[in-house]
Amino acid sequence: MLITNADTSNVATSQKVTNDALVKNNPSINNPMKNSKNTPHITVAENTPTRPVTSLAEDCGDSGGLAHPVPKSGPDMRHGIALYLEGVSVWFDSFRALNDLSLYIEAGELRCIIGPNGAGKTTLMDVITGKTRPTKGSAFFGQVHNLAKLSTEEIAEAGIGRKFQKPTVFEKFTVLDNLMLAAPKDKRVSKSWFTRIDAEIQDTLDSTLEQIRLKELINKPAGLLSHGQKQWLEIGMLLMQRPKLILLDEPVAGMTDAETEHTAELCLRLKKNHTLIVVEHDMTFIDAISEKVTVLANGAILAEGTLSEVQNNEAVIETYLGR
Ligand SMILES: Nc1ncnc2c1ncn2[C@@H]1O[C@H](COP(=O)(O)OP(=O)(O)OP(=O)(O)O)[C@@H](O)[C@H]1O
Repeated sequence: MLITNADTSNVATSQKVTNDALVKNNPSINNPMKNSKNTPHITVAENTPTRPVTSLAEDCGDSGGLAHPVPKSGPDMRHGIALYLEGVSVWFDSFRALNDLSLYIEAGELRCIIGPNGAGKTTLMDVITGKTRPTKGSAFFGQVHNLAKLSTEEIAEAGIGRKFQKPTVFEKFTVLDNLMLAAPKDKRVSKSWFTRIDAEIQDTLDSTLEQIRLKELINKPAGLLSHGQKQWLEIGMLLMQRPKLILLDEPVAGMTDAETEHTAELCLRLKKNHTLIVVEHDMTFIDAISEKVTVLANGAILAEGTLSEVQNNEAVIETYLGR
């Protein structure tokens, strides 16, 4: 699809006036990386099942408030693992929201995380995105991105995108405006004398619209979209940042059955090019998308396996599903 000059001029105008305020108010829009330098590659054993080996002090160490170097290249997933969490605990005073949790997500995997209220699912997502620091343990994205030491902006820049449960699209702006505002700032429009979209962004825009199936609605204000369409638009806004790992927090909450079905199809499409972690309570949806399911309870992993395996697990039945 080609977006013409006329189509995009309103994007450039609206950006001029609102970019700074919008970006400030929306963490999902563009996260410029600071202090970017190459980090030395950490060598690991050939058949490593897990992450690079670092000292515990380094794993849990506070960055002292300073930004740590973020490798300019994307995450190194040559060992096939996108995310390594080892022995992660998060304590709020004496309460353990996560308790010695180890989780490995393979590159290209779609992992579903389920569990009762208060199990620690949100805290887990917060650790992965840097919102909450592990009290103990280590968290790596690929081989070199130490999530315990990077800021939320650096983690987003490294390729982890998160969609929160509540859609936060800009209602007065069109679908196209919302997507363009989510594109990396330096690539939104070219610096040439006439307004046109950077070729790379055009490609990303085309593939995003293809994925989220909102091509016909690009000029519609986001406020007029259905709840489901807003959620898909927000997923599209994530895609504009070309994340490698996408976290979806209860993506089908409040959706109709048809929207839930569409979202399942969207997740399966996304899986072709991304690693996904989906937290959801809706078992019909989980059944439609899941390969491996992790059940959390009391901040720890209660069971892992296919949906039917975990559904037949005694401890899961006792703690979560009920008899
Ligand atoms: N900042 C905090 N301070 C104190 N306790 C917290 C804090 N954040 C979370 N908790 C507690 O940690 C536990 C895990 O919370 P979390 O939100 O991660 O669970 P959850 O599995 O996402 O639950 P839900 O399905 O209801 O969203 C809860 O008991 C919660 O009250």
